[in-house]
Amino acid sequence: MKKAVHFGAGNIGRGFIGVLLHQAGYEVVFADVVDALVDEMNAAKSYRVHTLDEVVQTEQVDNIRAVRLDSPNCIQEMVDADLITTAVGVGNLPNVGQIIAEALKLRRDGQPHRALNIMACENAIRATSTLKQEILRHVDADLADWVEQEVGFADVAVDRIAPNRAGYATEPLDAVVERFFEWDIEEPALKGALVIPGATFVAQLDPYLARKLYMLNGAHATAAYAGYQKGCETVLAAMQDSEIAALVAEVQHEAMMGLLHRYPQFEQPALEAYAERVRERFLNPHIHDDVARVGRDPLRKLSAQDRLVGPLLLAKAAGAATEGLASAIALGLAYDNAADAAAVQLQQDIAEQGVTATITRVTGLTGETIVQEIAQMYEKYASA
Ligand SMILES: NC(=O)c1ccc[n+]([C@@H]2O[C@H](COP(=O)([O-])OP(=O)(O)OC[C@H]3O[C@@H](n4cnc5c(N)ncnc54)[C@H](O)[C@@H]3O)[C@@H](O)[C@H]2O)c1
Ligand SMILES: O=P(O)(O)OC[C@@H](O)[C@@H](O)[C@H](O)[C@H](O)CO
Repeated sequence: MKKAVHFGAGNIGRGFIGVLLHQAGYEVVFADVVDALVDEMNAAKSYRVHTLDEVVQTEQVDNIRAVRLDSPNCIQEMVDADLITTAVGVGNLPNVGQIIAEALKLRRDGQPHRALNIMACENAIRATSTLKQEILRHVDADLADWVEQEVGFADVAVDRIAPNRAGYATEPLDAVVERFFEWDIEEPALKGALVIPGATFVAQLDPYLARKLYMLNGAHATAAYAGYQKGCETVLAAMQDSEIAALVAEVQHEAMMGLLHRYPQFEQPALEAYAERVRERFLNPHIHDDVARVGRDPLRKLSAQDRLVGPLLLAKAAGAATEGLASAIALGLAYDNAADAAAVQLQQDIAEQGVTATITRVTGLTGETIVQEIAQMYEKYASA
């Protein structure tokens, strides 16, 4: 039986990556930093995934175990693994990279030619490449050469809404997801054969990743930040507000214009259908997805390559309108949720440094006109 070690036993780790790898015939070992979660998984040896729809379907994922990230067992489990995946949040990849580097040292000495692939399933541009750089920081030149030859680092785009489980779950390990999923894997980067039924193997990932991050996650963040401003608790409630729904569609349209210019292989009708399908998913009445989850970590979401500034730059390069994306960025700046550490930091930065300096530093945007436009919109939202 093939073995996968998956870092991050959270919503998407259990609700998507874990279940697809289980269906693909892998023995799945989870690595996490939360002791109680690891203990619970080792006691239960299985968990359930509920697909939320008209009729709730429940799938059992069994033959699992778990290790703590910082335990020797974690390193040992990777020595004979066939696949390593992560869903820990992109900011946690340095930590994971250091541990994987330790395992690769043992693997080179023990199983030097056993095929291994690594995929970081995070919402970010080329997170696997980021993880690879983090791993390489901890290896010498000889090991780096071996890593280049023997380890596949495939960038991916992963898409499945996995909300928080409160209100749905009866067992501590239950995960909840929507029915839809898409897992795009950049095939040329793989070493050896990788078979994951349901995954899509693509020659060039960038268009798929940009489409997902900009037309789904950018729109999702817009709904969350606009919804927060209007006191909506969930994405569904936000999308039921006609002003917010129109802004979400405008953001998707601007992102689409940028994508059509940057990736000429896309066709407008197909992207419009993609956008509409995404909005339908946000309106799924069976899913309660908190705006606080979707808006979490605004410093990351407002950063230069991420879901709002990335498409704004593409749309600008295409000569397309950007008012919707500028509004979404301003709404993100106004996201003052005291329960979100990054939002608290952002508000402190704005208070101490002013909004213009904060926009430039956080988003990397330098054009005076766009920065002023966002600053003015921010003032309007912040004083509302
Ligand atoms: N939830 C979704 O709908 C969804 C969909 C697609 C992609 N993603 C992406 O997947 C990643 C995880 O998101 P999530 O919603 O599952 O978050 P989550 O908070 O539910 O789960 C993250 C898990 O990672 C663990 N973790 C944190 N640091 C770790 C480390 N260094 N090593 C091992 N485990 C660690 C946490 O304890 C937690 O169990 C994020 O990058 C997110 O953008 C989420
Ligand atoms: O996970 P984040 O914080 O990058 O983004 C929040 C949501 O947009 C995200 O988790 C989506 O639910 C997911 O990307 C859908 O595939």
